[in-house]
Amino acid sequence: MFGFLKKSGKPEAAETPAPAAEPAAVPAGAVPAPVEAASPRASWAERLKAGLSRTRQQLGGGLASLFGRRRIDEDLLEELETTLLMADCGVDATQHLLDELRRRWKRDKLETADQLQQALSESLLEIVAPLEAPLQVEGHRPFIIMLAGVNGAGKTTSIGKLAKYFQSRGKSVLLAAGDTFRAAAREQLMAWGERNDVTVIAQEGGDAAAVIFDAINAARARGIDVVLADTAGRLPTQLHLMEEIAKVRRVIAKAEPSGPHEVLLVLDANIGQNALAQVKAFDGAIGVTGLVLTKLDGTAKGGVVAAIARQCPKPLRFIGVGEGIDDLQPFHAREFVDALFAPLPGTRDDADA
Ligand SMILES: Nc1nc2c(ncn2[C@@H]2O[C@H](COP(=O)(O)OP(=O)(O)OP(=O)(O)O)[C@@H](O)[C@H]2O)c(=O)[nH]1
Repeated sequence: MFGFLKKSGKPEAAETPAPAAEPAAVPAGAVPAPVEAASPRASWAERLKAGLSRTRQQLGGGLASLFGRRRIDEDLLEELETTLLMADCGVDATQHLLDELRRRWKRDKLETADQLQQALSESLLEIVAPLEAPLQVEGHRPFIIMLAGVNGAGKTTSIGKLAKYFQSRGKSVLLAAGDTFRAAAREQLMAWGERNDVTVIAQEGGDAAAVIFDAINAARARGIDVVLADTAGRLPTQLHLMEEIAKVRRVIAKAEPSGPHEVLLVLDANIGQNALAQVKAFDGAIGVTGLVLTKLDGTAKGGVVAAIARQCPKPLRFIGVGEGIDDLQPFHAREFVDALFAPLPGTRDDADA
């Protein structure tokens, strides 16, 4: 079913164009590491491993060259520090990991590089484990999920993937095309809704808050389980747009006093450490309750998950490792760390595996 509500009249709060997010800095002349391809039919574990290949090359490749020396000493730990920082683990998490490794090196009398790598993966798991808290949509009907983030972070495509994810778990879904600034985002959602038999509430132009308000009422009338509300991209520095999204949140609470039940901030993993500032800014404006980290497949900065865990911990609800409909899945700390330390193709360990 497909709903397209046309409204006329002046929008309550006009949205102004938000400039595109700054592209991720790539050093001039840098050749990105090749990305391993996983077949579309591969299991999630395989796709996760392939998707994390750039971070694995950054981390695992760095570790392999360090650990080739086979002796643990202070020089090696210092080089390890550089490797972790290059994978965007951030200063805080890197320091924490090194302190942990030094402690275990002495306490457990670690000798071989393999033992050190094992200790590193265990310490990393301890850091990121608290982020694992899969989103439960029971308890409210409709369960209202609002998505926010900077331009191009992957909000609209994530909504399509999430709709499919919830549908496959037996939930009915309704989409609110609250990105009223980018017409293509609305059309993208409408086309997706039509193909997948999901109702989309949209307006031509107009006000995001009004679209989402209508969508919540429509969902209630139709007994829908989950509402996914898109919003236009904005930078935290665009204060008027941050105020506008805070208003969207207040209007949702007017339509449904217990809502929104989840406020998801969508982050593009390519931004690395900038993710921390985005979490803090959006949290201040709209009270972020969960994160979606997209595009882990295109970046060597997957260590940012550790930085988030140490410096602005919020439940990491979903991670994205590709453009395919099934490439967005709940974050599980153990499988993430295992994928990160999986042997690189062509290495001795890979041949052994
Ligand atoms: N490789 C890869 N691409 C992704 C992933 N998630 C989203 N994308 C792509 O990122 C681009 C931007 O996604 P959108 O969903 O349009 O982003 P948005 O946040 O809605 O953008 P605005 O409406 O401009 O704010 C699209 O080309 C998506 O296919 C991912 O996990 N991996």
